[in-house]
Amino acid sequence: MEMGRSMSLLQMMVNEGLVPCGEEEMKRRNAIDKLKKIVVEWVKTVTYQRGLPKKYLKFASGTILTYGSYGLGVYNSESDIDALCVGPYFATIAEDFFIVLHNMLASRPEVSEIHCVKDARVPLMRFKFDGISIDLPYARLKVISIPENVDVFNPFFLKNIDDTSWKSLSGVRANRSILHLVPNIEVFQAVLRCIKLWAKRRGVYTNLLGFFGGIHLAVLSAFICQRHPSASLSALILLFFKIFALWPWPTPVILQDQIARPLIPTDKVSWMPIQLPCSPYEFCHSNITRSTFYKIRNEFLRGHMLTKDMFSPDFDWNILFEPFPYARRYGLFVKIFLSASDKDELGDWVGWVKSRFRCLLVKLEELLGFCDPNPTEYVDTDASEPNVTFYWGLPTGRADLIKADLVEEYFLKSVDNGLNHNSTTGTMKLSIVKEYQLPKKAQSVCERKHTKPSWRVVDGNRKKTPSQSKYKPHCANDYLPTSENPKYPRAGG
Ligand SMILES: Nc1ncnc2c1ncn2[C@@H]1O[C@H](COP(=O)(O)OP(=O)(O)OP(=O)(O)O)[C@@H](O)[C@H]1O
Ligand SMILES: [Mg+2]
Ligand SMILES: [Mg+2]
Repeated sequence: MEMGRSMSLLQMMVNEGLVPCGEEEMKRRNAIDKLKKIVVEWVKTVTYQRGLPKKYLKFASGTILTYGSYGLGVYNSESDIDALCVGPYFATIAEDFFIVLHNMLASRPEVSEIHCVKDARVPLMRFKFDGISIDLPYARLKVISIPENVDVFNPFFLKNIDDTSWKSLSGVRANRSILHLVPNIEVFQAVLRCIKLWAKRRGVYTNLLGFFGGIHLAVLSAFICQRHPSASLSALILLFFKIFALWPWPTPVILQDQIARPLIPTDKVSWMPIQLPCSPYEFCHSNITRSTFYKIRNEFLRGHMLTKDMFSPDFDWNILFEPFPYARRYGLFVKIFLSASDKDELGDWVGWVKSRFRCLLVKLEELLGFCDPNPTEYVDTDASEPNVTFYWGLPTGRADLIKADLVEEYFLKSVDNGLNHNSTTGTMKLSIVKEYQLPKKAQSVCERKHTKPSWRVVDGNRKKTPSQSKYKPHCANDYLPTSENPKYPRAGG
């Protein structure tokens, strides 16, 4: 039975196109090989331009290290490739990386839509290579020659490196540590693939919107795999929901390592602290807010309710992965309409506004008590200009508390703040809409009626009780939906 459940889940991942085919894999490998060659050529160019001794020309080199979902082996055709460019001490980020390498890449026929993201926590170049999205940060080591597969744990290479390089390297180090710590890489990859699909379908994936990013789910999945080294895939999914639905947040999730690790004190305590498994053992950066914490908790509980009776005959994986029914769940939405004169400008504009989204989310939360920022990007087909439109769920019956134009004015100020004078911008319009005004695509998603026993927990008196009452998170009582507290939307299914 357990085996059968795991097999049907694996088959489902294949049917969903989540397991890349050989051709897809080849395409990515080719892109990385070509990028490596460009980086080596770039280091030689910089060596020459800087007038360094002739012998340097022979030895100086750089490389590309992959990490993120590609490095973890859980990418699909839509994922980006996170590729760290590693260069020698004399190749600077400001000039050599963001100008010289940028121009070399921009002149290649394979490269399109290249942008520099300089003010991010980890500065990077973002572009498409043969149609594949690439995130390319930069780390500079205090050496001349970088081995192709440089060991990012070797103290020799890490000596005296600058802060940005350290941060960029920590992504690679974190991912490699995860792969090192899990007892079985293939099982871990299967778990993470399933959990990512679940998180995307239920609207709890996208770090910028206050939900999980890939790294958070990777550590949570690794945590379950580490604790249950011989469990099957289906059992691990069951345990994932059970453990995290009942987790006493904000107790941090920490992967087991042989040596006891110090906790890095943070001034800002996160709602769901998840520790990175490599020195300096910081917490993954998180944008989780009160509302998104509440939503994630409910989705963990839903997952737990659905999977705990996994071995009953009428269990169906499809229900776990059903898209979150926004139109049914909320009566009111804030519509965020972003437009620009062409597609390229729109990409830049949307990227910038998204990086400021947390501020809007917190404002709406302050005004209405709750907001569910649906990460899906829609297109408003009634508008003539290229656009990206978001619809965030709001508590019903509270429209009187919000003046869209005032919120728009407030948010525009924050969007303008820090915007480069010569950056291209677009327009933003905020309005409040009802569920029947959502695009058809968003309306058509409806949840099936769940009449299965898995939707209920049976209490000690064998009386059926609503799932929520038993698993009410003790650290979050004040904002769980109850009949006395109607400002929060329905929980569960
Ligand atoms: N919030 C964060 N805190 C710490 N490290 C992060 C964070 N976000 C990203 N990283 C690092 O960058 C890597 C790539 O991030 P990215 O957002 O592309 O996620 P991903 O796991 O590749 O998922 P996806 O398939 O959605 O791209 C992560 O694996 C991690 O090492
Ligand atoms: Mg990625
Ligand atoms: Mg990325």
